[in-house]
Amino acid sequence: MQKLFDEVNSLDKRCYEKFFLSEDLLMEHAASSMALYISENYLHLNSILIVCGSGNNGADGITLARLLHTKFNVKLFLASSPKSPISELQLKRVEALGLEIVDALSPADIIVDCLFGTGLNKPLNEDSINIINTLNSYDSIKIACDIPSGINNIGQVESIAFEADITITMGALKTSLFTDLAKDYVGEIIVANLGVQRNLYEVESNKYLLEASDMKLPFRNKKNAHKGTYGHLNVIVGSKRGAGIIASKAAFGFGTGLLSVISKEDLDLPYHIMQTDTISENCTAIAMGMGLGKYDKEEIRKLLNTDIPKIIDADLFYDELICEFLDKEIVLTPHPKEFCSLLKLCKITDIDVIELQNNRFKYVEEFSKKYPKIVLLLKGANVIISQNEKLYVNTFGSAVLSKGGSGDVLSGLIGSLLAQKYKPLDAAISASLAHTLAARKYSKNNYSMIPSDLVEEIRRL
Ligand SMILES: NC(=O)C1=CN([C@@H]2O[C@H](COP(=O)(O)OP(=O)(O)OC[C@H]3O[C@@H](n4cnc5c(N)ncnc54)[C@H](OP(=O)(O)O)[C@@H]3O)[C@@H](O)[C@H]2O)[C@@H](O)CC1
Ligand SMILES: [K+]
Repeated sequence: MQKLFDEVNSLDKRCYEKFFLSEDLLMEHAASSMALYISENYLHLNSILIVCGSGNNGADGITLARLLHTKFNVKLFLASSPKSPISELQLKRVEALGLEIVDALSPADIIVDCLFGTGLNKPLNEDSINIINTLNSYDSIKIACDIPSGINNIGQVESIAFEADITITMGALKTSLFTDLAKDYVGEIIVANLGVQRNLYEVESNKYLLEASDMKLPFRNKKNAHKGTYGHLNVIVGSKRGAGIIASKAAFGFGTGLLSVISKEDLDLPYHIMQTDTISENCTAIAMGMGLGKYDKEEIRKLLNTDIPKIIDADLFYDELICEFLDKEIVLTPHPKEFCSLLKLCKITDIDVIELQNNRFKYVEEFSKKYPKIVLLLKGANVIISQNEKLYVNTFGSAVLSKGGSGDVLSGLIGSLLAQKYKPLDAAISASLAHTLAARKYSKNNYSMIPSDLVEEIRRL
């Protein structure tokens, strides 16, 4: 996993003080990293339009123009005159080289957006919106310097933002690049070296970006094993029974040795899935909440009171009963609307989904602070998983998964890993990665996946 930072100004300052690197040097490295990436990947192309704002993001762009003008036909556009001393200096340098500054936007093979970086501090004005709209309309390779202009420091997009194919971000990964709202704008994210190794530039963080290598699949290494070696998951199937059945099928395909469905109704299940009406004696994990519908509160309370590892989803996030169990190490997997309900029930805040989506990290942090033992998995375009005030972001999700049943598959996967003795946080992380990485492998049209396709892909990971 890689560290994420809510802000990097303090990291830049630390570089000046601790490593005696000046702002000028950091900027030279920032621009050199962009120049290297562009030269390595696009030397076959001809023209580059570099669009600069008045701050140091713009200064990065002016520096880039100096580094690339002998290799490409560089068109440097200044949306406003430089304001900071370093951007004035960078402009002097390119003027001394005789580089042409264009006074209108026009298409180019590559566009580099250096309008605003981490200094965006107010809503975009009409001029900026027009510039970004024009750039977005060009059929070019689009590269954002540090952060696509229009995304603010907490990852919100108030009006529009530059639609980057690639974001080359300076020094370290910023949390703002990984919100759900930023997902359509950031493209591929690359970290530029600022003249010190990344691990020296970075400090401690409580936020992490998950990588595919963080996924630990439940491979079976033992030779002397039997079905009991791999646990027994109990899935509580409620009145909307499809949810529990989808979860059960996913769980069995993800390695639990035994699986029993607890249901009052007689269900038509595959023969390898057992059905009972009470918790199995050797049960090693419980998955509940999906499609619960109407239920007997006392029965659910009894289940919640057991010490068996649990994953809880869906309907239980609307019942205050859940608040009695938030001091336990259980996995909760709400989608945004369910999380709003949970936040209200546990008296953290009363907000709507729009407010939550605008501030996902903030509310997950607040919840985790109040309930450090809970493993929370907040669904979304970028899933956030938290425990004990540490946050992990999974950005592998795609619109392929935007379907009824996807969440039930995830519940089954987490339940399956819990049954196989994964720690709750590890189960949530590996199951979430398996869920999203499998969906990426699905090769038919991206609107067509059904839960059984997803389970098939997961079995092939
Ligand atoms: N520090 C370092 O060592 C390194 C820094 N680096 C680079 O610096 C970048 C940060 O630079 P920054 O702080 O100058 O901010 P930046 O994003 O250029 O914007 C500020 C300017 O925009 C203006 N402005 C803001 N919002 C506006 C709006 N809505 N509409 C209109 N104007 C608006 C604002 O105006 P003002 O607030 O003064 O009115 C100000 O003039 C960072 O992202 C990275 O690329 C790298 O080189 C690595 C080394
Ligand atoms: K930018």
